[in-house]
Amino acid sequence: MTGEDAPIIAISGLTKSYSGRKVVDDVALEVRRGEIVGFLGPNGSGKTTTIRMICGLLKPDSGSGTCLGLDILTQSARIKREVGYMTQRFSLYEDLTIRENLDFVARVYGLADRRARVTETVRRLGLERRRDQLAGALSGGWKQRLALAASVMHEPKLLLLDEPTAGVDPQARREFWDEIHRLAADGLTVLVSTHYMDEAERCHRIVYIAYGRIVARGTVAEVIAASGLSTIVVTGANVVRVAAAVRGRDGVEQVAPFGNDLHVVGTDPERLRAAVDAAIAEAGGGVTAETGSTGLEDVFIRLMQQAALADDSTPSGRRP
Ligand SMILES: Nc1ncnc2c1ncn2[C@@H]1O[C@H](COP(=O)(O)OP(=O)(O)OP(=O)(O)O)[C@@H](O)[C@H]1O
Repeated sequence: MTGEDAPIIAISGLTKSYSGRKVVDDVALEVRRGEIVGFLGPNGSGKTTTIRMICGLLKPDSGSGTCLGLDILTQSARIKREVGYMTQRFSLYEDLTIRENLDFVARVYGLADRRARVTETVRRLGLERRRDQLAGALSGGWKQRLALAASVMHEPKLLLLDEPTAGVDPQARREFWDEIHRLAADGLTVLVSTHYMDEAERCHRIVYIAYGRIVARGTVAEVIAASGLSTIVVTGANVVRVAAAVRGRDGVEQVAPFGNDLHVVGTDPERLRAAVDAAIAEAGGGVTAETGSTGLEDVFIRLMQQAALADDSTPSGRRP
């Protein structure tokens, strides 16, 4: 495939081991132009390692593919120059202003018309009012925005974001995501790792990785549907007793309080309903129990548990 239809990322069989342990195991991924793809998974599941292999910073033990049409094994230097990459840590100079930081980055990339480029980037990312503030004096949200500005200044076609909003407050996270959508609308493709469910929901598509293997992919609705989970929401004064009574019953996979409600999750709607009804009777009633919609978090917890059972190298990795 060539031109506009060619995937921006197309990798397969990507594998990487550290000390004999596979931390990325046979990963295949395709990302098309203009997509915002969320990369989710528990801590240490291999997201950063995969991203670093895609952008040419790390060589895989095996596997192959292309990023921006360039070979990840032989053209890593060009890939590094052509992608935008924002890491978890703020990596700019705290004792330089926003403008000075961007000017520095423009020099590193050897951008022509540096001044104009910095001014345009400051404008595009809404940094005008703060352009002369020291980066070290900015709040977490503004720091992230500056880091984003630095990673798009050379106008990459692909942006790789590794937990870009970790520790940033909800308002700033929302604004950051508005910005990501604006950039994507201008043609940028984005692969973003995150632990936040609300951010997953803002992606066109999500990929879930656990213990180095991709275990789910699709739109949020598709991933939820494919999980086959059903949820009953229990509400009322007696939910604490119901929670205790329902845990461990046949047909019940997860029990989690959400505010004043209790979400009870299982794979078989009939067994789940029977378990909840029996628990309510045992707890003495005082609640209502309605079928609810299954949340992404419930799905991810199940995927993680299943992956742990299938993985012999994890402490909990016992095949049932
Ligand atoms: N250079 C390295 N040497 C040894 N082990 C490593 C190295 N880099 C990563 N690992 C291990 O590989 C596994 C995957 O790490 P990785 O950072 O890719 O996970 P992650 O999904 O990005 O996690 P998080 O969500 O916590 O950032 C972890 O167990 C980590 O400790």
